[in-house]
Amino acid sequence: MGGLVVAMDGPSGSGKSSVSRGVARALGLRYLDTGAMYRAMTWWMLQQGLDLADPAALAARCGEPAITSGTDPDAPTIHVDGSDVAGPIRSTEVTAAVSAVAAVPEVRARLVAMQREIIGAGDIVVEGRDIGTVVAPDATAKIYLTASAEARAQRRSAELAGTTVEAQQAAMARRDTLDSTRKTDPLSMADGAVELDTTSLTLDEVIDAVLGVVKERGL
Ligand SMILES: Nc1ncnc2c1ncn2[C@@H]1O[C@H](COP(=O)(O)OP(=O)(O)O)[C@@H](O)[C@H]1O
Ligand SMILES: Nc1ccn([C@H]2C[C@H](O)[C@@H](COP(=O)(O)OP(=O)(O)O)O2)c(=O)n1
Repeated sequence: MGGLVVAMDGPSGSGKSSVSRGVARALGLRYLDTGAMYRAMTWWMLQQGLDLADPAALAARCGEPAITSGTDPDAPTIHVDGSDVAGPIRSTEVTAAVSAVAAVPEVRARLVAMQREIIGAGDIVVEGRDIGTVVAPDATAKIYLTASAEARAQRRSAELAGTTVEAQQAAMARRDTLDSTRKTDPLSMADGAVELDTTSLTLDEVIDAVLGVVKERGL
């Protein structure tokens, strides 16, 4: 199984994290959440009091924070300069700011380089927006998860207290638009990717479908 890389892309709430972790567990692979790295960078920028509307300022400082990702699918971790930021990176402040930070080319260049280093010799499931297109175009299997906007919003609002499905759907639509209007569209599907619409599938059904694709691609 040496060198196996599974690239898992798709919009928020399509099931990337849960499916990636399930697939990694089933195959004994590592797991990398690249969205958590963009969130960690954003958390640090906010801590520094940087103006997120000033891309040059973000570009100038993005080399400073040490971001470390633990790749155990049963207990993934994320640290910035030694501090555990797993909780704070999910705050509404970070969620609202992350698209602006992720749009800065210097931020992407640094994080993509870190991601490629972690991917290294492989045996890993990597989730994000540009894994099959940019980070690991030679991945063994590329999956593009989708789900209806309503299903995605319903799943997210079930996780968060105090939000309505409608408010969640509007917030996600806003972020999807911001995320996909950059120069290189991070929500585009990679060549050779298999698209899976998860709207009416259970988590286990999606995991089984992905395991089927991986097997086909030469596990
Ligand atoms: N096929 C599915 N059916 C029902 N719920 C799902 C499905 N896939 C994921 N979920 C749930 O939806 C929520 C969002 O999934 P997550 O894996 O975090 O998506 P993403 O990483 O794409 O944002 C989680 O609570 C997860 O358990
Ligand atoms: N490879 C990636 C991963 C995430 N991003 C950006 C786009 C997203 O709005 C944020 C946060 O990603 P994350 O996967 O945590 O978001 P969701 O859990 O799907 O809501 O980071 C990116 O630009 N490229």
